[in-house]
Amino acid sequence: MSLLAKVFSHKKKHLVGHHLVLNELKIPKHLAIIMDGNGRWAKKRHMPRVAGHKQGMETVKTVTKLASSAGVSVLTLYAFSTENWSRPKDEVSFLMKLPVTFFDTFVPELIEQNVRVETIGDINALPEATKKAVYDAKEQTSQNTGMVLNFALNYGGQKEIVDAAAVLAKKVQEGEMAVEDINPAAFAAELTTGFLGDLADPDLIIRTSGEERLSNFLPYQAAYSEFYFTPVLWPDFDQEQLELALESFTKRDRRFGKV
Ligand SMILES: Cc1cc(N2CCCCCC2)n2ncc(-c3ccc(F)cc3)c2n1
Repeated sequence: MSLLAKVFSHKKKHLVGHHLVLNELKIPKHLAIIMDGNGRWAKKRHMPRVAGHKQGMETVKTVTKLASSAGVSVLTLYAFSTENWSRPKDEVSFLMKLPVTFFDTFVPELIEQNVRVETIGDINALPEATKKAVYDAKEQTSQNTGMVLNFALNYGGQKEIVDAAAVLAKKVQEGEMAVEDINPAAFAAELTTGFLGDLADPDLIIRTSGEERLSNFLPYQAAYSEFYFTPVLWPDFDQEQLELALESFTKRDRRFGKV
């Protein structure tokens, strides 16, 4: 039986610091994933790139259920970056339909899993149908109290930081706050992850497909995150791969800058 299956089979739980430990597997409170490798997955199979994106969406469903069952509090998925608009028009058009397809087929399971949908990024700039699907899903799951499934959609980390700085500057300019009041908590509250409070910073960031860079994903929040890079392509990421990532996370000795 796989380790993660063992984790699920008999959940002996205890806490180490603020982390849940399930049968010796440390579970990150906030897990973030850069879901890379969808185009390559399709190319290896002589299929169009969009076939990789479609299969990647199925992996989103699988990993959402696994993370929720394992006790993850927040799962943030990098679905579409501000840089993705420069992809071919037909690919962008297909990608913008995926949130609609996702919710058409998965909202009942999200509700069954008590999962709440949230988003970070400029949703208002998305096509109307995409925007409506996202707002409807957020509304339909807003009362759920389990894992937060947080999609980074039309998200860019550097823009997020600049926008937060601008908000604070305006508050000082209008006398709403003093410069001396600008501290990490006040800054973090202006980021798009502010609604997550103490859970805003990912404990573990997974990136698939072998690339080892952050790509403008949560640059402020990732200051003390653990990273797990795997050559596995996102559509092939499954329970066993998640288990390997969590095993690696369990062995990390996090310092948060201290000795
Ligand atoms: C743009 C895009 C691409 C997208 N891919 C599938 C996963 C791999 C990454 C690229 C393609 N997925 N997968 C799920 C969503 C989604 C987004 C927001 C939402 F509220 C519900 C679902 C999604 N969105």
